[in-house]
Amino acid sequence: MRFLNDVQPPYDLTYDDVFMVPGRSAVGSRQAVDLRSPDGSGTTIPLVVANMTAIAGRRMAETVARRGGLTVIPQDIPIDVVTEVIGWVKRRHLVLDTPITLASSQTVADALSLLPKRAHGAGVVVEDGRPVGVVTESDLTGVDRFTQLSEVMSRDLLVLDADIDPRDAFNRLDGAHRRLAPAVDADGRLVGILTRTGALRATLYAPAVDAGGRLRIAAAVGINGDVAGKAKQLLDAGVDTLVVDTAHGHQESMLAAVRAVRALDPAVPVVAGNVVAADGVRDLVEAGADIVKVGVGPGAMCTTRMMTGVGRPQFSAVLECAAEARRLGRHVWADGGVRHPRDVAMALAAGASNVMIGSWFAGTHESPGDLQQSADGRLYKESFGMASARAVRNRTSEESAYDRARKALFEEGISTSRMFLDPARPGVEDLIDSIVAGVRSSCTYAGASSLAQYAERAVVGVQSAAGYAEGKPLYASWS
Ligand SMILES: NC(=O)C1=CN([C@@H]2O[C@H](COP(=O)(O)OP(=O)(O)OC[C@H]3O[C@@H](n4cnc5c(N)ncnc54)[C@H](OP(=O)(O)O)[C@@H]3O)[C@@H](O)[C@H]2O)C=CC1
Ligand SMILES: Nc1nc2c(ncn2[C@@H]2O[C@H](COP(=O)(O)O)[C@@H](O)[C@H]2O)c(=O)[nH]1
Ligand SMILES: [K+]
Repeated sequence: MRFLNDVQPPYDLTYDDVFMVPGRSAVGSRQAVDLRSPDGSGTTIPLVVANMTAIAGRRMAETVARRGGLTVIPQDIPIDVVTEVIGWVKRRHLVLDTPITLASSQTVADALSLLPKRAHGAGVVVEDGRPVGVVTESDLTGVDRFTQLSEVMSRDLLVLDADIDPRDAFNRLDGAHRRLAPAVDADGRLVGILTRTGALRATLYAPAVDAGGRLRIAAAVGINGDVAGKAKQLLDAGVDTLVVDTAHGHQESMLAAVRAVRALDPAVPVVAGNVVAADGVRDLVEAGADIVKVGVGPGAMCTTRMMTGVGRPQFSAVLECAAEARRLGRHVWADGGVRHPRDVAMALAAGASNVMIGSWFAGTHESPGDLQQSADGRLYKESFGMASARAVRNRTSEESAYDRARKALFEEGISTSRMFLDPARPGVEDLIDSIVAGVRSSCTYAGASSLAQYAERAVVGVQSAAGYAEGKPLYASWS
């Protein structure tokens, strides 16, 4: 990346401060851009879901990996649960979504409580493992909540073969004017569910898979306790990337934790953070990190900068850290502060090999929280920071009352925040579609057909607040 007219301001910048100038391009199609990351994480789109309890669970991990991204399961989840989640994600189908299954004797209330868990918005009614009906929200509206599903389900099913080519599946669904269909194996047993959009996506994205062709998943460890022991358990469970994570990544206990993990000689990439300057990158790489996580304070749930004054505007932090990592033959992930597709593009221009997103993805069907409704009828999920009083309370529940009280004083995140679902993009895949579209387009504006070329060719200028505002759409007239 270079600055426009080679002018670099004497102060640090964040995503909103910068813009990219288009350059001459020989890349004829946005679809021709290769978004695979060179950092060994196996992502085919440069997106990683942050290790936050309100965001990264099994449904998120499955859904994002199917489109080529990676989810980091948080360090606060008990290790036996993480082990179970890793196995579950690795058993998921690469094309079909996991169905919500129901029995015909279950009620409308049962179905209504489960439907919001998945963006496809349908339940498959099964008997002996075979689909006999489908219920969608419209089947469940205006009927008594105790009605059995056998009375409201549609029985006129279009059923697909589980190994159908996604393009054929798209055409069959389109031809039958269906939004979705269950898919079955040779014995007629339910394997998964496929929507028309899901079939289309399966032709456009490549799942992030391990050497055995199974979906990838990452998991985090903190820096306290038996770090090597926990990391070993995660590696034994089949985790594909290990993330060693703490607020202040440039501290001695962090370096010791990274050394301990490196000593296990893991066959998977080790990510460590967070830092915001070149010397932090150097020390973490020397301790054994393959990838360094960059970002202190940009997170939407984060109060670190307000509490401590510590941090660094994220574009400059990523730019400096990525340059140092490149010099050392390593990579960085840009972590936090992403609110628009353009922010992902700017982080990649600064040299990140992947971009982590937390809070934005909290407002989707796939995040673990329960769907709630505000007084004005908008749907939302609750999010909270990993250094908030709420997270610290959960994390320290086994500790003495004294230690819990002491740790509760160091609060650097908010405990509750409403992340509204965008009615036009309520699923994480809808958000991924828009981010990937933005990034693909941005690459061709820079004349780049890969992420490496993009980081090399991007020409970035610095803008005023008015310049940024000019780029925003106007949904109503201005006078
Ligand atoms: N990227 C960011 O801007 C930030 C991210 N977070 C996220 O919150 C989660 C919890 O992280 P964390 O608070 O590190 O908790 P951890 O449980 O990982 O513990 C951090 C350890 O580091 C010690 N420590 C020393 N200085 C600091 C410091 N300035 N801030 C925090 N700990 C310090 C703590 O000791 P003692 O408690 O005795 O001081 C403790 O032993 C992680 O997921 C992290 O990524 C948190 C804050 C900022
Ligand atoms: N200072 C804090 N940072 C936090 C906290 N919880 C998470 N985080 C960081 O934010 C990113 C995600 O950023 P987002 O803007 O996409 O939400 C995450 O990976 C952490 O680094 C917190 O409580 N305090
Ligand atoms: K913040």
